[in-house]
Amino acid sequence: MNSDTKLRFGRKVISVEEARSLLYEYVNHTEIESVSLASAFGRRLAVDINADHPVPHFRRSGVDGYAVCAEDIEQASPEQPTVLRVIERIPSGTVPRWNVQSGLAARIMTGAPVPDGADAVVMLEMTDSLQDEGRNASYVSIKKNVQAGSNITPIAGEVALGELLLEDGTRIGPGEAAILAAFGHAEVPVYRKPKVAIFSTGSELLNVDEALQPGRIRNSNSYMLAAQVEAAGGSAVIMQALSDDPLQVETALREALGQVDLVLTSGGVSVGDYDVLVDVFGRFEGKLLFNKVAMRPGTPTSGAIWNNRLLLALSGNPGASFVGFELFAKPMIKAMSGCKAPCSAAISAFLDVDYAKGSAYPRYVRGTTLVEDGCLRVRPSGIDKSSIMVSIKDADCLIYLPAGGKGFVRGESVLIYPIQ
Ligand SMILES: Nc1nc2c(c(=O)[nH]1)N[C@H]1C(S)=C(S)[C@@H](COP(=O)(O)OP(=O)(O)OC[C@H]3O[C@@H](n4cnc5c(N)ncnc54)[C@H](O)[C@@H]3O)O[C@H]1N2
Ligand code: MOO
Ligand SMILES: [Mg+2]
Repeated sequence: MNSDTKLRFGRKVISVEEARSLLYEYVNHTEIESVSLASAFGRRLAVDINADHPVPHFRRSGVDGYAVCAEDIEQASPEQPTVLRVIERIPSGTVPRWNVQSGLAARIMTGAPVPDGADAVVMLEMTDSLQDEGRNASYVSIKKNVQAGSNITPIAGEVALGELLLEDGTRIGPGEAAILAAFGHAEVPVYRKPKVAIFSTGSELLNVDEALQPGRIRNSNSYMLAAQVEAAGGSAVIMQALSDDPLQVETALREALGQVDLVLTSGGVSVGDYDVLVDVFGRFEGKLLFNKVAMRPGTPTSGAIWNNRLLLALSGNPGASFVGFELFAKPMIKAMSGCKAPCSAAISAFLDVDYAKGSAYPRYVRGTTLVEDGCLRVRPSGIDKSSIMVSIKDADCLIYLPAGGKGFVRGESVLIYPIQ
């Protein structure tokens, strides 16, 4: 066998897990940059965030009402209300001027600091306010007793001083954004978005804005993959699609590899005469990590290192490109951007249809989940062929079907990997 034939036909098959660990050896997280909080959504934190003050940092009233000494109103009822003298009014954002002693109360607003001496706040609805014009004094008549501590959040009731709030690698969503804002992080250290160059290969490919021509198709994989890159937290660079000329492909890949964190290619990895990546791997001075994975679709998916940069060559069939990205590129991009657990965990679901085809390799079927009677069910998203592009939009998971000869029946429990 010459080396060209060997690369096409003499491939050694490895498992998805083995392929992943070969790639991961070369995955490093990107460097840290500082961005404004408003532009940090979806990014990953590059530091731990600890509380540098307790929350709340003052005893906070949970309602609009009156701050009182609970002991004073132990006997209060609608029939026999307790009358207290009102000494001040405390809006949110101010600090009380007086202590509340026995016989006294302070009108207080939601979120305002409870004055010293008071140990409960009575809701406004349980009170009547009274005015003594002669003495120019305000009173409140309280119609209900409340326990000490009622409607007061104590200092550190929500967050203790020094508490670990967010860990390095956490994705910044709404809750994280609220914490960062509350603790004064106007600028946030995050990992730089990994830059991912996307090349489609194949002389049949037309640009999106070109008219259809006989025998040719528009390049849809580059845009699908770019959307997947962005969803995984990377920054996609769509490159001009490449023809089936090995020299052109090699030159373009070499240039891109020097400028990005990961290069993805789609197409040209199978056994066809014009499967150009195979030719490139046959002559390049990089390191081919694998060129056959025990999976369907995407069996000819290949991984390589070139100038210390990662190159993932996905099958050209749209379904195989999509699945290959989810299994290999997505966790790499997540890990590069700081994620500590980049592979999504499997969950179980019931097959909603028979799946008659067995397979020599595990299948990762594009799936659509549905909930029936409170149970998670899953079915293939349309025709399960890797050449089918149009149903990818309906896939919200990959259904894992282990290798075996007999297929699967409706109602069987299977594992699925959600696509987030
Ligand atoms: N004799 C064999 N033939 C094939 C085998 C095999 O084992 N023996 N495997 C089949 C499987 S499975 C797959 S998957 C494909 C893999 O093909 P390649 O990775 O070499 O990809 P291409 O040949 O370039 O293209 C395949 C298919 O996908 C279309 N394509 C390619 N790029 C794009 C794009 N950017 N956007 C949209 N569609 C694209 C291309 O036109 C072809 O139709 O090989 C099988 N054959
Ligand atoms: O192995 Mo192909 O990549 O089934 O679609
Ligand atoms: Mg091919």
